[in-house]
Amino acid sequence: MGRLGVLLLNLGGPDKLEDVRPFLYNLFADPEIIRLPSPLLQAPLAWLISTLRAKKSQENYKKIGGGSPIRRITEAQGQALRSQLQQNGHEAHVYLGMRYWHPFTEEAIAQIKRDQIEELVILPLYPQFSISTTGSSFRLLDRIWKNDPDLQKIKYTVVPSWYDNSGYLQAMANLIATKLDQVKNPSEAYIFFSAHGVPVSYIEEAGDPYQKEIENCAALIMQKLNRSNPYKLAYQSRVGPVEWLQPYTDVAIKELAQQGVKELVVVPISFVSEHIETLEEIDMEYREIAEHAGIETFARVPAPDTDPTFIQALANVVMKALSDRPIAFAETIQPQKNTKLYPQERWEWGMTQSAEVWNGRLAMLGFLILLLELWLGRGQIFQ
Ligand SMILES: C=CC1=C(C)c2cc3[nH]c(cc4nc(cc5[nH]c(cc1n2)c(C)c5CCC(=O)O)C(CCC(=O)O)=C4C)c(C)c3C=C
Ligand SMILES: [Fe+2]
Ligand SMILES: [Fe+2]
Repeated sequence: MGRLGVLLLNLGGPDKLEDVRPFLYNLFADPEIIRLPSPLLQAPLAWLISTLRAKKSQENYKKIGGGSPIRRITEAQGQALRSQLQQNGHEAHVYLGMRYWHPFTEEAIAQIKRDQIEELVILPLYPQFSISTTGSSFRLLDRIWKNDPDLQKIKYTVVPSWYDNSGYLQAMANLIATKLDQVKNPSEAYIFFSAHGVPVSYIEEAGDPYQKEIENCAALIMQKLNRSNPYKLAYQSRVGPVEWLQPYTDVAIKELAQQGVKELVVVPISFVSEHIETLEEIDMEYREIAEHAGIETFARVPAPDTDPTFIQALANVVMKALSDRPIAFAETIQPQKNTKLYPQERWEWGMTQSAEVWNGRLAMLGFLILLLELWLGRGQIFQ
């Protein structure tokens, strides 16, 4: 085997408050997050949304210490993975490639070239595949690869998703069991999986397997847990005015409270590290909603971070990828052609000229509404 590298992919997050707006700009400039009828609209809209959202987002990052812990935790995961692979007989360099903030994917690729890596496993730190996360990073890498003959010499493989890996499921089950045993009625508490949401159009129009993978993942974790507690799956972190996957986490919490549920053990399921959506959204926003609704126990299961069972699972995923047939970027799921990842998903997506014209007009109208929002300073949209 030649010089081995493992490239860990993640979303990234602002290290400090000044980073929030440019980080949000990078995120909303990605057509895998919002795709408009004309690519020319992408940059101005990204500027507008990031400007509108920055203040609220900064307030949230302030509440968790002034920045995201995602870089620090992902670096620790990388180091732990490197030692685990070493213990399993594999000398590997581990790199971090973030999609929207430092260390950017491009920085990781430059280092991989300097280190003259010959064999590379590309492992997204998202257990389930979504075109908005893993898909977006793969498309970026595909573009970089196509333009670089040196990279084309590297024997690489990607891991599209690994939510069904037995070690990962065991790590999640262990973390849940530990939390469950700390509540008043461990056998009755409701296990509440909160997954990151995506717009419904990703699933219905673009063919994103995310919802299926999340549903399977929650069921498999429950099997591993092997307890008879009831469980529920809901979706958090909705952004903007379009319809996202339901049930929404806040609504589901209130419904369970109305049914008389008193104890919730909350499991963040689409993330493997603590970040703003666990530390602020779940621990602060949803906890407050739950308490107001009459839930007495709101016990949050920690993200796996550097949990040893989890790190061993990542090492197993890497080793399996090395022995399996290599998978190229082009073989992974890509949004179907002509899919517009923005509101009005019932529209006739760009299939006819008139639909294109109307899509353009609707986008312009949306743009004007956003400008009005900015001008009025009400900031109701994209909060
Ligand atoms: C607007 C669309 C968004 C989609 C679709 C989306 C999908 C998605 N995101 C994650 C994981 C993370 N998201 C993070 C931050 C973040 N994501 C969005 C928007 C979408 N995400 C925004 C606007 C932000 C910034 C934070 C905010 O202002 O709310 C992060 C980083 C968090 C941090 O600590 O900095 C992660 C990780 C998943 C798994 C996912 C779909 C499956
Ligand atoms: Fe996100
Ligand atoms: Fe989010």
